Amino acid sequence: MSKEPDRLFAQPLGQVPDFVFNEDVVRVFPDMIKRSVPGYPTIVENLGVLAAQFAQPDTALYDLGSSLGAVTQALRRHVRSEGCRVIAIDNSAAMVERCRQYLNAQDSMCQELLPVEVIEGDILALQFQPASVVAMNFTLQFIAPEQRLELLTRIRQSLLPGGALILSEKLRFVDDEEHALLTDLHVAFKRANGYSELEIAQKRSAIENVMKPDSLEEHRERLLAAGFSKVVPWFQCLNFASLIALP
Ligand SMILES: Nc1ncnc2c1ncn2[C@@H]1O[C@H](C[S@+](CC[C@H]([NH3+])C(=O)[O-])CC(=O)[O-])[C@@H](O)[C@H]1O
Ligand SMILES: O=C(O)C(=O)Cc1ccccc1
Repeated sequence: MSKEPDRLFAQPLGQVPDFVFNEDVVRVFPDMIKRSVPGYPTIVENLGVLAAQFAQPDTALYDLGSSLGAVTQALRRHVRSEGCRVIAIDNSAAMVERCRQYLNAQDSMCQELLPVEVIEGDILALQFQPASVVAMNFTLQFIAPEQRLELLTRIRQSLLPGGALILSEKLRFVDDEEHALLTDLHVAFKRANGYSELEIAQKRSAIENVMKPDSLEEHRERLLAAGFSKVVPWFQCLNFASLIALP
């Protein structure tokens, strides 16, 4: 894994451009996500543990918005069901290229890993195959809000009985005081991880037009509207949470 520290927003940028998953972000992404998302390493590793409980033989496991393949690697460390294959998809060419390199490195270090297909493409255009596990780790928040229900409905239709969607997201909160408190605490988390006030402010401007968090209530209602029968939060750290949605 690249050890390059995230300094993308350290210098004053004047007009801050919208955040894009380009080569510059790819270079620092492991550092950026670990220092920006409280609980990220715990979520990724345990996503593998959870997935192993839902994975069924001879089915697909999806990693939607795979970035550098951290979730795919966790699935390959934990899932032991026969005949499973992982399908990782991301629409950033830079992410996909580096993801393939990391997965090749994982292949050369461990034998008998689940086969993986890494697709450069849009999740919204994906033809889903019958799946036992669908992981969306911090990806739905980048999908246009008006497209989210249709996407979740298609995921629900691809899920086999006994399978699960595992959905991790940054949350907003309906209660203003709760929202302000957890947002302030997230800023404190970033500061404690070495980000300056300028870096925090410029990153906030960069993501505000491209990343639109929902509340837990919105997630629950939309998942039920998409046909899921049960929504169970299994992790929350500050304003970041992960849910299990059952078909
Ligand atoms: N329509 C789309 N189609 C495909 N990919 C998309 C789309 N929109 C955004 N992406 C991709 O979704 C990923 C979101 S990052 C996921 C982290 C990863 N899951 C991790 O556990 O390390 C989350 C974050 O950076 O906060 C990026 O790689 C985008 O290119
Ligand atoms: O940095 C933030 O404030 C976030 O909400 C998380 C994040 C992490 C990586 C890329 C974009 C957003």
